[in-house]
Amino acid sequence: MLECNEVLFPIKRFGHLPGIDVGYQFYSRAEMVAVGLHSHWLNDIDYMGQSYRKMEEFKGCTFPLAVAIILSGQNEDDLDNSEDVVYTGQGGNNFMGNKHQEMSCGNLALKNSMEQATPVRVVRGHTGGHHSFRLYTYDGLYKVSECWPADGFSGFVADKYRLKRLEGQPKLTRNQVQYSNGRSSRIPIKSPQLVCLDVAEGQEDVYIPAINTIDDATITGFTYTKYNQVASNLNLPPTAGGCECKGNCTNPKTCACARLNGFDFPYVRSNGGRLIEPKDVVFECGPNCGCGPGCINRISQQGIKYQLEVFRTSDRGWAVKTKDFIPSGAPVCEYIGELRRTNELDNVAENDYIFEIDCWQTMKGIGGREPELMGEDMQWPNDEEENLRRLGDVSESVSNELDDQGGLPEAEFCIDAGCVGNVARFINHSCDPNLFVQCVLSWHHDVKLARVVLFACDNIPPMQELTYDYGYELDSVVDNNGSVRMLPCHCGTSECRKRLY
Ligand SMILES: C[S@@+](CC[C@H](N)C(=O)[O-])C[C@H]1O[C@@H](n2cnc3c(N)ncnc32)[C@H](O)[C@@H]1O
Repeated sequence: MLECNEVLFPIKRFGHLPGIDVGYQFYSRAEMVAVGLHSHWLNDIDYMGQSYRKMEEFKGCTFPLAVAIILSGQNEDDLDNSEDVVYTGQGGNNFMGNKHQEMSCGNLALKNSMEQATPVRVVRGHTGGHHSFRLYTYDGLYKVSECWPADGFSGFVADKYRLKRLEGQPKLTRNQVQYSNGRSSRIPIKSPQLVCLDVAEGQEDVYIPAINTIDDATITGFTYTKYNQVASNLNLPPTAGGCECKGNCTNPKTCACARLNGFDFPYVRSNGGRLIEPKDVVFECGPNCGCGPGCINRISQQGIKYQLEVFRTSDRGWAVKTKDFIPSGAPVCEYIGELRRTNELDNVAENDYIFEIDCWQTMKGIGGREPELMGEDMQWPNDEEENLRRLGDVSESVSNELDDQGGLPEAEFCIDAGCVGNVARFINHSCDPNLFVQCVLSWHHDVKLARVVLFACDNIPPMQELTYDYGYELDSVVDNNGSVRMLPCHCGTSECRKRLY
C-alpha cells in the first residue's frame, strides 16, 4: 500500500492538499495515506527526506522538512488549545533505556520547518461514538514557532515544539480540543460542514455523515430505512423454496440456489465477497434455505460495509462518495424505498427518487437500462442471445415463470425513495459510472419485484463519488400535460450524453 501511495503521490508537498478542505474527516490512517495527506502508517510526523534535495523546485531547502503531524492526544505532556499547540517529538524513553529524544528524522524535520518557516498540516485524531471508531480531522496549516528540550512527566527528556495555526483559515469550532482516547463515548467533532452525523440514524453498521461546504441545505424530507417498505395495496409474491445446504453453500452441483444461477455461485469470497460478472438476475439464498447468514450466496444481504459520505455538490444536489477503497464486483448498497405500483404514482415529475424495477425489460431488451460493462476481468456478454440463453440455463420452471411475465412494455413496479429510503437515494447519475445495477432475487422469484443492488463495476479508490447510470431513454419522461421533460446532465465525464432524460 505504501508503494502504491508512492506511485500516486511521488512528491510529498507542504501546504494544503488540493481537494482536502479544512474540517475534512477521515476514518482511518489508510485513507489519509491513500490521498497523500499523511503518508506514514505509524509515525505521527510525516516529512520529506533528503532525496528531495536533488529536486530543482526544492533547491536551497534543508531537509528533512515536516509536512504533516497527527495530534492523537497519546502524549500526557501535550497541550492543545486549537490555535496553539505544544507537541512532543517522537522517540526516546525506549526499551534500550534511552531517555532522551534524538534530534533526527521527524524531530529534525519539525525543527527545520521552524527554521525555514514552512507550514505543517495538522490532523487531530479522536475516538468515540457508539461504534467506537477513530476519526481524524484535517485542521489546517500551522507554523512551528518554538522548539526546546524539556523534562517530561514520565522522567524522560523530550523535544517540545510549539505550533501556531496560520491565520486566514476557516475557524475551528472548538477552542479546547478534547481527546477521548477511547475513554469517551461521545463524538467530539462538530465541524461547520458536518450537517448530519449519520443520515442512517444508527441503522447501518457504519456511520454515514453528511457534509455541506456549498450552501445552507440540510438533510430533510425523508425517513431513513434499511429495508424496503411495501405499499398497502401491494402483495408480495410467495416466499421461494430454498436449498438444503447447511452452514455455507459450497457445492454448486447440489445447491438448489446455485443451480438457478447456471450451476454455479455468482460470487467469490475474495475481498469480502464479489460478484464474478453481471447477470440478468442473481439468485441468492433466501429465508427457506438451510444455510446461514454468512453464506457466500447472500453477499448482497449483509448491509453496507464501506464508509460512505453524503456531500453537497454545486450543481447536482446531494451526492455520495466512498471513503474506503471498494473492489470491483463488491456490493455497495441496495436501492431501498417503498415498493409501489408504477401506474399509481401521482407526482412522478416532482419525485427525483423513483427507481423503476425494469430487470425484465433489460433482460428482454425492451427499454430497460443498458447492461453495464465491468472493468478488469469482469464483463457482461455483449451478445443479447447469450444473455437470454444464460437465463434459459436456470431451471425450467423459473424460466417459464419469467416468460409468463413477458411482454410488459413498462416496469410494473418501482421503488419510491421519496419519503423513505436509504443512502442509495443520494447517489447521482453518471454517463461513465463506477457502479452498476444488478437485479437480485432472494425472498421470492418474481423478477418484476426484484431487489435492486448497486455493485462496483471497477476498483474504486477512496474519496471517489459513487455513481450509476440511471438508464433513462431520452424523451421518455413526460409531465402531467404530456410534454417531454428534459434534464441536463452534469456528470462531467468525457462520456457525458448531456441529458439524463
Ligand atoms: C436519486 S436523486 C440523487 C440525489 C440528489 N442529487 C439529491 O440531492 O438528493 C436524482 C436527482 O439528482 C439529480 N442528479 C443526479 N445525477 C445528476 C446528473 N448527472 N446531472 C444533473 N443532475 C443530477 C437530478 O435532479 C435527479 O433527478
